[in-house]
Amino acid sequence: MGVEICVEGLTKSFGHQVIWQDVSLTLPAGEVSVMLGPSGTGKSVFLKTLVGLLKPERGSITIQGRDITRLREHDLYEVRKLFGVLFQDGALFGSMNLYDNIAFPLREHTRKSESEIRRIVLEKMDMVGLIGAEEKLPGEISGGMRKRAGLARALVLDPEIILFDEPDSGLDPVRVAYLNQLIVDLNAQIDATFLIVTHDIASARQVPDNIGLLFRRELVMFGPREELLTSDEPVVRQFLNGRMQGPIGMAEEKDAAQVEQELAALGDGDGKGARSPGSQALTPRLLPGPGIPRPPRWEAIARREAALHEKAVAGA
Ligand SMILES: Nc1ncnc2c1ncn2[C@@H]1O[C@H](COP(=O)(O)OP(=O)(O)OP(=O)(O)O)[C@@H](O)[C@H]1O
Repeated sequence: MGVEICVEGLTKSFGHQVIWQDVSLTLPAGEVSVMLGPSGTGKSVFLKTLVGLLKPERGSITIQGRDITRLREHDLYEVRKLFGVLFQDGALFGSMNLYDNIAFPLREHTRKSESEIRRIVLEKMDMVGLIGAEEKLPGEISGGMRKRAGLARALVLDPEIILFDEPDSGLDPVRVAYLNQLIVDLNAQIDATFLIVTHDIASARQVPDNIGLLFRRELVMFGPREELLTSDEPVVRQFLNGRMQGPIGMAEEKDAAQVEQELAALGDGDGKGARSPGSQALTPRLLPGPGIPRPPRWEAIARREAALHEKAVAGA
């Protein structure tokens, strides 16, 4: 069913450099959440902190009733078994074929027989559409296939939580669309809790149940997809629309007067002006493919989104 992750007051620094502070959010069990943010805002650091690879200075991360920031290495090792992680490049071993790469966690962490391992590996390869590619080496396949292989490997221990670090990086738009569909289908099938770090706005609009945005060393917003997509918060709108006008600058944030001027020129005001709150377009959600039942939460989400749409139409 996936497990909930409850983050409270989390702060991470390297020396004097504060990466982000006082981050609080709950990743609901079984739901898909996306974390956005300009480059260097610490999204990867956040993933590594969740899985216990980096220690925060303050705050807690509660999973199944235990604060993992306080666990000793041995207990942390147990908690890590709840996680599957898809690293940016798939993090495959270049000298091993795909079958052995995907079998690796099972051989390392379980005492399963080779026949049982074979059943699991082939099942996961089938789930990600890689049947027939067992003998291929990572260097012989496309970036999209490497991501799928990394995903199959992340699935073999039946994780309750899957972390995706920029799954779409380096892929063409069509491969990204296929990967997004795979992510939505997998979530409906295995019901694990997903957290995806991405820069791809189209994916962020269509795939998740929840979206968060890191900026200026803080979590600016975290909430249901429809709330973020219809938000009038300037930084959220700038990011989701991928434009230069707004608080996010080339390397640093901009000063308030410049932001005001840019938003006025766009006709956006400061979010309190011309448009009514919640007037932003709501991109349709990506649905699981044919034959894959939708998880029960989808009905409630659809009702919420329909209500928001009606409100926007009434306010227009
Ligand atoms: N182990 C580390 N030691 C010191 N500084 C680090 C370490 N890991 C990350 N950082 C710093 O933390 C900051 C955030 O890095 P991170 O890779 O998490 O950003 P990001 O939001 O994922 O960026 P991008 O979107 O470009 O991938 C950067 O300034 C980086 O240099």
